[in-house]
Amino acid sequence: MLYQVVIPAAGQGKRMKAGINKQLIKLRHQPVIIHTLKVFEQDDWCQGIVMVVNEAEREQFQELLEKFQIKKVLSIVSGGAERQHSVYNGLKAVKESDFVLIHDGARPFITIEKIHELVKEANEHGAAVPAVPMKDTVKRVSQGFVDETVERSSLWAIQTPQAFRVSLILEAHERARQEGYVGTDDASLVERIGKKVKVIEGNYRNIKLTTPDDLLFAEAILSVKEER
Ligand SMILES: Nc1ccn([C@@H]2O[C@H](COP(=O)(O)OP(=O)(O)OP(=O)(O)O)[C@@H](O)[C@H]2O)c(=O)n1
Ligand SMILES: C[C@](O)(CO)[C@H](O)COP(=O)(O)O
Repeated sequence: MLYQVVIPAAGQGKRMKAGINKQLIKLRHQPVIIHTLKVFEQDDWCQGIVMVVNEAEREQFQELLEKFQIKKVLSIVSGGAERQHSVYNGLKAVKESDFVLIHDGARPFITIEKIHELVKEANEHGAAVPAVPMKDTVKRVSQGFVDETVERSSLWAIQTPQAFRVSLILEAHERARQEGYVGTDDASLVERIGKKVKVIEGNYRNIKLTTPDDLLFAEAILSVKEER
């Protein structure tokens, strides 16, 4: 079952405070983005990759693709102000594919097995996302005081890659644009046009590198992988 993948990598990484795009930070001698791209490069179901980058960093990314012999990148498009705008630019470059995955460049530990599960679910339901049950108690807080404790049993932390039928996610993005809605993930755009999104069990190791502490966890995950 074939798919193309859009990889947004055009963020500023403000919470990471690294002084460089967090996708260019090295983990075991390879930039984060290369760890991410290699998974798709090695997946036979992946027909092609659309990368979304900042114009100012385009050359740097191109050099990395050559150096690490990433061959499946079909196009590199420019990012937008918000993640959603970057993804939309990427989606417009997806051609001749029924299914598309959208995956954060900053999530280097996705597995091919999980990807295949998601594509199969997208084939059946139109949209599918990986998620893990929330582990912490979650409270709604305002002005430094608790408003309420949210019932946790139905709360899941949503990850990427998110898999979609191309026509559905394009419709959802177009509608969000017309209506001025900006969400923090792509599935939320599908939800708001009244379509169902299938949730599959993700993996707690499929972290997004967001703050400096995440780099410690990332190194630990890589150590365990190397031991195997
Ligand atoms: N305008 C944007 C914002 C984000 N992203 C990408 O979307 C992914 C998930 O976003 P996030 O982790 O929030 O990244 P940043 O926006 O870079 O982080 P921050 O909010 O800390 O600045 C990242 O791979 C990031 O590069 C993007 O392509 N274009
Ligand atoms: C898409 C996402 O990775 C799902 O968890 C996430 O919402 C995007 O990043 P942010 O940290 O919420 O901006």
